[in-house]
Amino acid sequence: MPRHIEQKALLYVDGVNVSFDGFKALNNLSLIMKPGEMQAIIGPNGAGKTTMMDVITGKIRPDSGTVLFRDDIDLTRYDEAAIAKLGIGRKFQKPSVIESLTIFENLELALSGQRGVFQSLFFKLTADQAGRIDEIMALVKLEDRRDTLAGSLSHGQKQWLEIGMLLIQDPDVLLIDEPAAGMTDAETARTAELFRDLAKKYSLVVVEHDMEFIEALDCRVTVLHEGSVLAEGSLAQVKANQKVVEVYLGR
Ligand SMILES: Nc1ncnc2c1ncn2[C@@H]1O[C@H](COP(=O)(O)OP(=O)(O)OP(=O)(O)O)[C@@H](O)[C@H]1O
Repeated sequence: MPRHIEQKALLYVDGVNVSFDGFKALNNLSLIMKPGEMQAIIGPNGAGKTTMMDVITGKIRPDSGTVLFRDDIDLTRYDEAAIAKLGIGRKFQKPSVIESLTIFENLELALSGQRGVFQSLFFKLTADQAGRIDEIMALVKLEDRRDTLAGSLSHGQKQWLEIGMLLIQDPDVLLIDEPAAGMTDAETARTAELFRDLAKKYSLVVVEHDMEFIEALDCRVTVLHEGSVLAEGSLAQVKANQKVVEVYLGR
């Protein structure tokens, strides 16, 4: 473990560089995520937010730099599937629930370890597992829609279901990409409430553009710009930061 870290880090990113054809998408990026923390990542288009998530989840291997999970697991040595198994769950912007299955069945499929629809038909749930599905449905506020087909859910409900499908695999960290995009105001408010609940048990990294949503999350905010951290602090602090104001106004 690098000596200058005093507090145990859940995710430790140090000096990470990623170039695409000579263009630096991540430029000496360094940040630390502590256990049990919710952190929002903001920044103008092209700031490197998605690339950062790609590096943490093993989709992209950095050209150089350190990416550690729980202090000593070098994530750059693992592929995407192995990183998911280590306990780092990722939610992409678009929901990818199976529309022809019910909410319960989607969660059952996620619990059965993504073996595929056919195999999961023969997957027998134990009482404990069925109880776990009920628990997750309640957590993501869909308990009254157990037998509803996922295809008939609203966009926001699909997002909650997909978050439930990640949670059922019991991750330590959730990386969530623009959850509020396309949601109604009421859904956005409910999602913020859900995330504040989740933050009591999980560590969350939320990439988002919607400032009202970030305000409602009430968490630490990291601003990325040109592949590096430009500012960090509460939303009020980063909004008052002159460098941040210039970057956003200069868009
Ligand atoms: N596979 C790729 N090939 C070439 N350039 C890429 C690739 N992926 C990303 N980039 C470039 O790297 C930069 C960072 O992109 P990234 O998607 O990480 O930004 P972002 O902060 O997530 O932006 P947005 O808010 O628009 O999603 C952008 O300029 C983008 O065009």
